[in-house]
Amino acid sequence: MKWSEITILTTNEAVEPISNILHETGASGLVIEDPLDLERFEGEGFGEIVELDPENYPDEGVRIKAYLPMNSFLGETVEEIKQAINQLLLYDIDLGKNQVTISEVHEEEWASAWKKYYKPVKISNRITITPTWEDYKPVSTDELIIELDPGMAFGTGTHPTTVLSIQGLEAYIEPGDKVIDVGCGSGVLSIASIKLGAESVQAFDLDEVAVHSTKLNVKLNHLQDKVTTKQNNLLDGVEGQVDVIVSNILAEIIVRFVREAYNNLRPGGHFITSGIIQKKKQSVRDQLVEAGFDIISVSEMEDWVSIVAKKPE
Ligand SMILES: C[S@@+](CC[C@H](N)C(=O)[O-])C[C@H]1O[C@@H](n2cnc3c(N)ncnc32)[C@H](O)[C@@H]1O
Repeated sequence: MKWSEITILTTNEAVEPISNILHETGASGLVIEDPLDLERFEGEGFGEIVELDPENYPDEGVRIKAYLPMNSFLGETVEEIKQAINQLLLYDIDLGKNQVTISEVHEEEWASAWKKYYKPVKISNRITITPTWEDYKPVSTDELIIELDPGMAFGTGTHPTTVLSIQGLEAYIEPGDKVIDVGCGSGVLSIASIKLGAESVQAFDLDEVAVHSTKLNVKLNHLQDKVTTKQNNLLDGVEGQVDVIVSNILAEIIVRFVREAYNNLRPGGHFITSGIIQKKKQSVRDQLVEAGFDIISVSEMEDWVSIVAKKPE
């Protein structure tokens, strides 16, 4: 079968909304090529080193690649994608060069192409994420391994926003904690929470592909009795209080549910937020404080920010 590879040259900030647009139009096998990420992995000494070819990876932004079947709707679908991307400008999302290119590929090529970049990566002091197809042996006895099949959901676990979230979980999860993961994607943060000692996680995502992907990864890591996964909009209808809420979602979405997060946390509980682009840091901070939270840490990686807020005792 012949496929069409669509490549979008954009910014870090636009990766998640563009990925969502591509999912919605039925594109498969999303690959995110971020030269900054590849450089970062090079220094870490884990897995196979990805060689950067400066010709292929000029420092001009992030490339998102996805694959569409070659059929008579292709032209229309590409137009739909372009229009939906341009609509993001209305939400003040920087699209960078916003170049869209199309080329033809064969199925076998892309199946191996998108797996090439996913290697075992040490994400935090204790956690290493390894794709299911790699046979990875832990280097030390206290290393915690998360097996991940990123499939179509965001993401491979190595995006800076996910890394910051995992570092937050590592700092604030206490043994026996109850956790909620809002926007679970591939389920990586839910799995990390349990590996770090949490007793249970409620994982929610609006996207049914993400719900499916979380269920799959939870099963791969044998944690079905500890993680429940449900399709849900943010914290709508969620009752009870937990010790930790983690959410790696865009700033615009976090500010929509800070009050619910406050209500769903026990006094002294932590709200670990991530996915916040630098320029929106202050507005998220302000909303958290307005809802009654104390800000206890702010961490940054590349253009991304994670804020950890605590509900007073
Ligand atoms: C940036 S991804 C994070 C995925 C994963 N937690 C991680 O850290 O890699 C954000 C996720 O939030 C989900 N999402 C976006 N809006 C949502 C909403 N209103 N309610 C629930 N989930 C939402 C998206 O479908 C996506 O899976």
